[in-house]
Amino acid sequence: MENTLIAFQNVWKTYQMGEFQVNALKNVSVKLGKGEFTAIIGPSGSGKSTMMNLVGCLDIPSRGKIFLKGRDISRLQESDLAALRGRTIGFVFQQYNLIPGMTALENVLLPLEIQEIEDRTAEKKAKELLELVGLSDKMQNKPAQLSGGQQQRVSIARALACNPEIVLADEPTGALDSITGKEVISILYRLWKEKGKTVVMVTHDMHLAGFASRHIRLKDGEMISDGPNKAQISPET
Ligand SMILES: Nc1ncnc2c1ncn2[C@@H]1O[C@H](COP(=O)(O)OP(=O)(O)OP(=O)(O)O)[C@@H](O)[C@H]1O
Repeated sequence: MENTLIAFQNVWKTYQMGEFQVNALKNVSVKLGKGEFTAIIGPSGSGKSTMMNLVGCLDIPSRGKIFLKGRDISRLQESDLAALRGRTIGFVFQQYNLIPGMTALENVLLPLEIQEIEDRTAEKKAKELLELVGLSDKMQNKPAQLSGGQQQRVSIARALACNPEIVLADEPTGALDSITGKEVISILYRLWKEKGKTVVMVTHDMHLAGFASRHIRLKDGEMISDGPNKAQISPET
């Protein structure tokens, strides 16, 4: 696939638990391409978080290979991998992971400062992103002064700060009620539909998975199906 961003080649992940071995992923080969909105779905313990950590290159496989933009991640130095990951992938976690002592604006500025983007350019970009997620009036609020849905929107703005090609979301609405969750999934959907971002989302929630264009299904560490979501829904439906 020419547009491949991430490729798994016979990937296994095995955890050692005392004298037992747990095969959390078993021989998974898959390609994730530009412009797809993929949901990785499956019951608890099926290997979703394990796969998510590997897709995000936060972990390495026990066996097999992972390629990020054509580069075998096991052959990269940790610092080179961190730089490639930082440029390519934006992370959205269930628990937001915002810094409590910083305002919404400062939280979004942080990755831009790490990339040493000049102050005024960084501030303009961070403000644009907070506007994009509908929070222009909350930029000076700290996380504790924001609702859960608003905090998740700040974390999406932060994930977008370095203009990543891929947005990787782990149960992005898991800590939210259904109405606030819908606001968050609507933003991810628009990022895919209108901004052409590649979105990869891990969820056990089949309603949420309905917004994705592709479904990868895991069971007991095996990929049991992979294909287009023929019944894709949009936030307007
Ligand atoms: N660090 C670890 N050490 C040992 N076993 C682990 C570790 N992480 C995960 N596992 C095991 O690997 C399997 C897959 O776990 P994983 O967290 O990937 O599943 P999941 O589909 O994300 O589950 P959930 O929906 O409950 O988060 C499970 O049997 C789990 O107990």
